[in-house]
Amino acid sequence: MFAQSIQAITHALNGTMAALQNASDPAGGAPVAAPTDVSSLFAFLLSFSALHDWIKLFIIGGAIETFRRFVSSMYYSFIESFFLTIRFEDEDEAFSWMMVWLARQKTFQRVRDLQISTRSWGLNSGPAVLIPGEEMKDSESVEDKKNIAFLPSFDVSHSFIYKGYWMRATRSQRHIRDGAKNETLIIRVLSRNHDIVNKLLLDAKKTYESEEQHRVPVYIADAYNNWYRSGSRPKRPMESIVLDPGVKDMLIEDAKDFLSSEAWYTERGIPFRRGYLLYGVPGSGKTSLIHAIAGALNLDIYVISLAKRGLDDSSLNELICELPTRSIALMEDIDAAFTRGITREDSSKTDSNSNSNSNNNRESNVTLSGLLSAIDGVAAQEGRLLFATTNKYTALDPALSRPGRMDLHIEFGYASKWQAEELFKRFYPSRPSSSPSGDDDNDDDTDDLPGYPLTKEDLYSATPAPEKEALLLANGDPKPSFTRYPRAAPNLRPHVLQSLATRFANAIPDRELSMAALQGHLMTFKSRPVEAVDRAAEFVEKERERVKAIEGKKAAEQESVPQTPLVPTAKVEELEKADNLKPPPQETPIIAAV
Ligand SMILES: Nc1ncnc2c1ncn2[C@@H]1O[C@H](COP(=O)(O)OP(=O)(O)OP(=O)(O)O)[C@@H](O)[C@H]1O
Repeated sequence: MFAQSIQAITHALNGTMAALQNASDPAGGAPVAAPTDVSSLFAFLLSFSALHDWIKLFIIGGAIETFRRFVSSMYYSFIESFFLTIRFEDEDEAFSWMMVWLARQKTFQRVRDLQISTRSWGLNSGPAVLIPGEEMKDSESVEDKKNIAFLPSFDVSHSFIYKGYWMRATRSQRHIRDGAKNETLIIRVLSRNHDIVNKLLLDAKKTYESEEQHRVPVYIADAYNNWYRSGSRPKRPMESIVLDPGVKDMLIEDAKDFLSSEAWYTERGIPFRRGYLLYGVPGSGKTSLIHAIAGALNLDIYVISLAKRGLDDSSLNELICELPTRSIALMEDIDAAFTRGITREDSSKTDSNSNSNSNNNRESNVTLSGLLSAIDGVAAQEGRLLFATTNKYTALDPALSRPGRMDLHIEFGYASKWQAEELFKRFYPSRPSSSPSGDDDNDDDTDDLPGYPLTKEDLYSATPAPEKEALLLANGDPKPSFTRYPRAAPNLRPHVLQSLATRFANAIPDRELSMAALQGHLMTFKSRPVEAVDRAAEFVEKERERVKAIEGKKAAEQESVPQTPLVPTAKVEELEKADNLKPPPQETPIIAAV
């Protein structure tokens, strides 16, 4: 075959040379006329004796190349048949599991071509790793370290052995729209047994989840309205939230019951969705409760921000359709979206009614009907819990808060005396009583801190202040702008704590201040419970003054806002006179029937 090809090439070249000579040498014969139409072009081409050889060459070359490709594809298919290839795309959660797992493999700290990364792959702190040789201070743990990971570089394959199987990891990256990059990880395993893939995935998932065991993953929508894991928050114990008795239990039982009743919903043809509307004063624990429920039921939180730039009805619908089952969709301050212009009208119509200023402020294009159909339209995701919070219950459209969309409405008010007392007790640690009866010998007045082993001043510190100062200096710390307050609160005996909590509750007016405000006050005296009680009355007065000042400012602002802000009054009058334009219609206030 090869000799034949060489012969054909030689023939073809000789023939071409001869033909070119004949064509260009008038003495060698009659000059060949230049072709003027298609048939003369063919005649011209066929007059080259070398053309046959070129065709032969083309066919033989094509046959050789086809044969080569066939052999190589057979070879690769044969080799591939011994491997499993697993592909992970970075939009997928399994990609994050694998990256954290790879970062945990010691192999990659030794490879010669590696990438150092501080990415966290949706983990709150990322896979914290000590840089070899890095020293930890006494007070530090590995978790305090900057997350840093050793990973295989892009487009370089790295081999490693996992559970006795040879594996090769290859990362690649490609540019997609607007400078965004998409990353792929390919793992090839020298095995035909899928068990090893399952083991690898399980291992990676466990590694990932062990980092997140005590955390609640939080997802938000990216610029292209795809969900991505933005991080996680520590699980909040239910006990840390103080609400009127029964509220928490009712809510958590309802959510649990819902999650286990899919068949019940299906049998009755009721959409398997549940909505909760938590409303009430700011800082009363609405968001905190949702986070606690997510932690207690092991659900991920998907935050839907209706005011998000670029969000419109169809992207909102897509986002809600893509929610996984058994998750929490959280819409915070759902009323805020209204003030940005959500109405039942089409957004374009709303825009035309707005002045230029409000157009600039307008970021979200979600309409109320878009929101309603996203929540419970045909395509809306089933098996999810929707939590919406608002401070302005009466501003909500009744269609939004009707059962089926918001099945349970729970009110959160200002702190009661009972809540103040409970908050205090949860804020400061208590130790169990040494006597079986629960009472200690010195059961005196709490002002004297009965039974307390230290003096009143010592109460603030397990290590007395001068000793602390000496310790700091001994450690070589520069003389500090030293605060004599201790870092940790004393461990109060239960009856001391109860007595302080009662005194605190007595100083707090019923249903006047928010729980957040009370928490703020206790934070100021984080390690000084007695002072927190002593200064409670002063705090209440300050808080009243602060609220009064805010209300005064609000009232002044309202007075200064013109009643017809859309078009200047003078201009309206002028235009009305000319009968060119009626004043823009005022939006009917949306009042919810509650
Ligand atoms: N009932 C409560 N029990 C314990 N802590 C509370 C309670 N209410 C509020 N807090 C504390 O106050 C802070 C604010 O609470 P949170 O954000 O849950 O309030 P919210 O009602 O969602 O407020 P907003 O309506 O302004 O969003 C949190 O740090 C929380 O710990």
